Amino acid sequence: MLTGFGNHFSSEAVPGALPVGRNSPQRPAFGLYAEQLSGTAFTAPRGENRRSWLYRLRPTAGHPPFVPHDGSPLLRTGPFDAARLSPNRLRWDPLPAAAEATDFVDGLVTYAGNGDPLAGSGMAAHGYAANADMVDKVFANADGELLIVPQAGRLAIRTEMGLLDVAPGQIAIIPRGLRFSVALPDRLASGYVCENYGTLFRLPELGPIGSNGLANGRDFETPEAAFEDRDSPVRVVHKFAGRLWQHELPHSPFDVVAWHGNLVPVRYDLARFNTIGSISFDHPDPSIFTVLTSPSDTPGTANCDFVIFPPRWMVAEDTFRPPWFHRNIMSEFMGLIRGAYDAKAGGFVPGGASLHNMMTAHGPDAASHAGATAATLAPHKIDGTMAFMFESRLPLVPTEWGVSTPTLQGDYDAAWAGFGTARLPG
Ligand SMILES: O=C(O)Cc1cc(O)ccc1O
Ligand SMILES: [Fe+2]
Repeated sequence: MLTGFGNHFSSEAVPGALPVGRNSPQRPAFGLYAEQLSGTAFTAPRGENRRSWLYRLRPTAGHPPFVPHDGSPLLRTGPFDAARLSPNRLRWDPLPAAAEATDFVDGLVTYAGNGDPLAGSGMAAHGYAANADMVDKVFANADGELLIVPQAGRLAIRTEMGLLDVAPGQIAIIPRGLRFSVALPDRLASGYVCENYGTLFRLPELGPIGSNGLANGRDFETPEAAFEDRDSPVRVVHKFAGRLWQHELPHSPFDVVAWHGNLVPVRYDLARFNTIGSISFDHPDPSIFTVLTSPSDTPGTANCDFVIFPPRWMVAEDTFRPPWFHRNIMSEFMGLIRGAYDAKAGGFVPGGASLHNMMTAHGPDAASHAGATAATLAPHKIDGTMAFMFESRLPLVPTEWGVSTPTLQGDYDAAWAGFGTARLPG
């Protein structure tokens, strides 16, 4: 594995395959074809610019026409129909296991989203439940990069740029357009995906935290080049503007022998996150738990933040320690990878999800509130847990599936029922 976030890497699976000192020699070694894959505009500022050069057995351009593909029946893409928005809080039980043979792509289910890939901003929150490998099938998403958050079952991801094994507790990012397929070493797999139509995810600024902390760049891993030279039919499924297309190739598209650049697939182990919190009083804003951020045009106001709630010590004195009650201008989609979440004593279970949109009142449920106000404030370790949030500047519009699935809990508001009224003196 190559380590670092946004670094310029070089990798070759066959010695001599990678050109030295130039990107596009007149005759690349061994008759390989040079191809540039860009993740930002050519003229994006140097610090933002992401692109890689791929040296492959055949050019990607050699393919038959795309025809419509029928699959992934519950996958949705922006623009989303705002008529489905309500100020109500939504919470879902885990996705049921797939009944028929369902691979990672067919098993994608969209909870909610905002923006529009054709406008270059916004995001979608998906879940997946799969029980079958992608066999002779690869997927590419022209609509955005994919942040994959496994909840159960490992994913063996083969990409054009190398192999990534991703287990629950780790995440992966697949760049826009990069072809990949997913096998399931544990036969069953489920989890969450953030599809980012906007500016690429990056590490957040650290401000007064300094030069270290939160997710450290060195802990992001990128695979070495790995290719297959296989002449047998492969179906390429390509999502563009929310529609699925396909064509068949007579060979594996995983034929990149060498590559270099800084637009790469990555894996990150959430256990490496250097969690920082209050050592005096008060519960800080959860922005201190930001792993990655996709900025918008407005400074400090993200298209999407990926935030986690890892194991950590709670030591704050004279403090209501769980998340406070709040109405947030940003919109919050949450999931739970394992354990329990400190603001929800019940109902928010691993594999489940919740959505609290802009200005929707939420926070600790009644049981968490009662427990935290009565607790003796000794140092306490929140352990064995990993919740996360996709937080966005724009409300997340639930899909038709999201508001009609039997996994939608009918009684979520009861989480906040039964609070007594404060009693004023006199
Ligand atoms: O709603 C939530 O549980 C997420 C959240 C956590 C926190 O610690 C503070 C604010 C917030 O929105
Ligand atoms: Fe919140």
